[in-house]
Amino acid sequence: MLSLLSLDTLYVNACITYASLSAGYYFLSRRDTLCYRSAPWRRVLFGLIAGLVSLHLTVNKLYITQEAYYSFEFVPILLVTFIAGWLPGVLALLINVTFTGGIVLDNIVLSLMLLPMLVARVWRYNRLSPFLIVISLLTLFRLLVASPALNERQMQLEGLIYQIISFLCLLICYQALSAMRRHLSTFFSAQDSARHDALTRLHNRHALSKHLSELEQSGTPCCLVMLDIDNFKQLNDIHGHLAGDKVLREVAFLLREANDGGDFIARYGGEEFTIVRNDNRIADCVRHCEYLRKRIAAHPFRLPNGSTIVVTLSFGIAYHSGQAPMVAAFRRADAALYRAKELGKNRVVRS
Ligand SMILES: Nc1nc2c(ncn2[C@@H]2O[C@H](COP(=O)(O)OP(=O)(O)OP(=O)(O)O)[C@@H](O)[C@H]2O)c(=O)[nH]1
Repeated sequence: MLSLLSLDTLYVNACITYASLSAGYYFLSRRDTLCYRSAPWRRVLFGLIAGLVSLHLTVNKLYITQEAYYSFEFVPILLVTFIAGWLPGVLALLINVTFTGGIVLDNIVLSLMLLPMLVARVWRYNRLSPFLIVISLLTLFRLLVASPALNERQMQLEGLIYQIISFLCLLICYQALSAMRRHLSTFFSAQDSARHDALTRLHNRHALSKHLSELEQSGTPCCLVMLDIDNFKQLNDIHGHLAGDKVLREVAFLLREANDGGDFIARYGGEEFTIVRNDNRIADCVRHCEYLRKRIAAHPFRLPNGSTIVVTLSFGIAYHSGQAPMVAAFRRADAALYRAKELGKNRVVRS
């Protein structure tokens, strides 16, 4: 019954598996790469795709004899387990089991194949070698299981060729999905570095310029705040640059923590920060800056040498009506900050 001509079934199955999983993976990795730590709904969706593909593959079996056959249904289950963890793997298995007769021999074998992978948590390693071990064992297992049915020499040879090609298809699918994962995660991390400051993880100056020009183009009013740590040079000189870096990180944390309405917070450069407030009521902005000033001045900054210091900030605020150029508001905020420094620092000044 087995014939090399039937290899086209294998080719079609491999193409269906790869096309469906890669399209699903790409769709679910639009903001960040899908992995075993991603949100449950994304992993569930991936498992659903794999389950449906697996169901489809149960139809396309390659019969060796009337009773014995090779099928490709375990491949999507195995691939999603390696790529995105136990949740999509188990879900795909459950879908397959539910719609293919429940607890029957096929499904028991399928579950037994998945079990060691779940125990070994193969998705954590993200390396080719565990995958190679798993598919080599599977190939051996499938050859051994089918060997009683492959009684002629010609059939044994064809069974072996089928399994080798099946092994290669699996390997290619895995490698292609892994390459996509690598490229996507490189892209997302490059995008993240282009938009964020490495030290504080706040938006960087480039992201700030982009945000401001978008607001300018849409004519959206906003409040612009320039903040500067007081006497930061002295802090660096006395306690060292590592202590300075720690203070910068902690100030960024406090600014982020106090963010009440999705404000855009950026490190403008050095010890200067910018906040673009969505709420365009200037009185509210002054209140918020006063809160930040007091909160930071009251915060004990613990330095790497164990000592604790007080850090203060000066604030300059300007209102952008949405009509005038953004650069004008920016200059006014900067001038207000300059005045805050002149007036003795640790204060909020509005233009
Ligand atoms: N540790 C550390 N220091 C930085 C970083 N970027 C800039 N600085 C330092 O920040 C200091 C800024 O000094 P100044 O511009 O004189 O400001 P200041 O001492 O805060 O003075 P006022 O603004 O008038 O209160 C300089 O000593 C810079 O070397 C950084 O990423 N890490």
